[in-house]
Amino acid sequence: MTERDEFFMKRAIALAEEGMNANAGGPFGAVVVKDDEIIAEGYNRVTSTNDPTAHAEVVAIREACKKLNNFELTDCTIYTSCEPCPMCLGAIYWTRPKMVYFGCNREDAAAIQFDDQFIYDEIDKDIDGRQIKFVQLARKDALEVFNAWDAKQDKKEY
Ligand SMILES: Nc1nc2[nH]cnc2c(=O)[nH]1
Repeated sequence: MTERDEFFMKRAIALAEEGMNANAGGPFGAVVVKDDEIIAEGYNRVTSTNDPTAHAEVVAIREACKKLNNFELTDCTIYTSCEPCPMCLGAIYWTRPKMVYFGCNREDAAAIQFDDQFIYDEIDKDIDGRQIKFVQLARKDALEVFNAWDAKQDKKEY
């Protein structure tokens, strides 16, 4: 960890404070860094935009992808003021950054009522055992589109 890493993390933490003070949403901030420069910033905007996916990391990832005109962030590093929740973790894996630095951890978040344990638990369950009912429907029709994708010659894979 370098002084530069600390600088970027401090910016993510400052964004968490800025968003919180602006009543944008929860106290979370994130930045995306490429070639030692911040290319995108975000803070949580869930409650101010009625967007449950507007976590700091997702906001920053969307902005970074738009800027790079790419759906991946392979040469980037993400600094987030808190350990990513399961949704953000998924988004991070899909964008494939080089590395992630986080400030607070999931236990710190749980202590201020941002407890993601119920989601981790749900992921571990068989689909039939989950608290929200998941029912499979029209698999045959859905598979036809999958088969068409499989056969498609000009697809862009990721
Ligand atoms: N890391 C992180 N955890 C959260 N939990 C609820 N919102 C957020 C967020 O924006 N970032």
